[in-house]
Amino acid sequence: MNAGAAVPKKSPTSPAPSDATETVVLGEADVARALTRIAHEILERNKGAQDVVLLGIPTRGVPLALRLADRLAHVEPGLDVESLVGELDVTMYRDDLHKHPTRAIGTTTLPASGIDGKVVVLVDDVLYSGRTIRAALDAINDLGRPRAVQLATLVDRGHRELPIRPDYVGKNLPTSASERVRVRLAEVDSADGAPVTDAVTISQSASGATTEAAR
Ligand SMILES: O=P(O)(O)OC[C@H]1O[C@H](OP(=O)(O)OP(=O)(O)O)[C@H](O)[C@@H]1O
Ligand SMILES: O=c1cc[nH]c(=O)[nH]1
Repeated sequence: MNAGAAVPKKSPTSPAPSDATETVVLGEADVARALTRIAHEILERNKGAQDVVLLGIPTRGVPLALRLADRLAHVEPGLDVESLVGELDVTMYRDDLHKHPTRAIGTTTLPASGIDGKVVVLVDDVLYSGRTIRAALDAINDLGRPRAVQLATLVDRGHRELPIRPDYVGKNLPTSASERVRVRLAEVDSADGAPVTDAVTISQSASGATTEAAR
């Protein structure tokens, strides 16, 4: 799939957006293809997954990390998904805690082998200002000393405020600051038992406020 400029399109596998102003930029099949490609890129870059640990950043980075781990294990059948994947809560490391003091603290779970000497691949759904990843790097610093840290994101929407760039990108999605990118994943977004298919949508944020201001 093309990781270049965004071409908004209707996907035959995507759900009808709940908001009429939302444009679907990736449907279920697009998300699956992007993750498969990223899994292969991780294997190529690291010459296998022997020392790789995937750390998903809540909320949606966690199921994405699990899906990537499944794909890595599919390509390298000896791999144990459990020992490949973990979850990294960055809440206490955020630089906007004073603005959002009520953020719930999440869970950090590392694979039994830990992260010392490993190649840690941080996994998130959207990369925007880069502040979440900055917080993740601080969190990792308190947990161990990986050999390297890499970053995988399903969507890079630009507008970086820090010198952070992803190593693996599902889709580069040029946006304006007044737009909102939403990622819906079956694992976390199914409401009241009603299944939701994966989708990435873009819409104008309410009142045209920048996403950062709207948070
Ligand atoms: O690059 P940044 O400007 O930090 O933005 C990207 C982050 O914003 C979203 O998370 P959010 O804080 O909305 O939490 P959520 O994933 O639990 O919805 C998204 O999932 C990324 O983690
Ligand atoms: O548009 C945005 C910006 C940050 N995080 C998101 O999930 N969407």
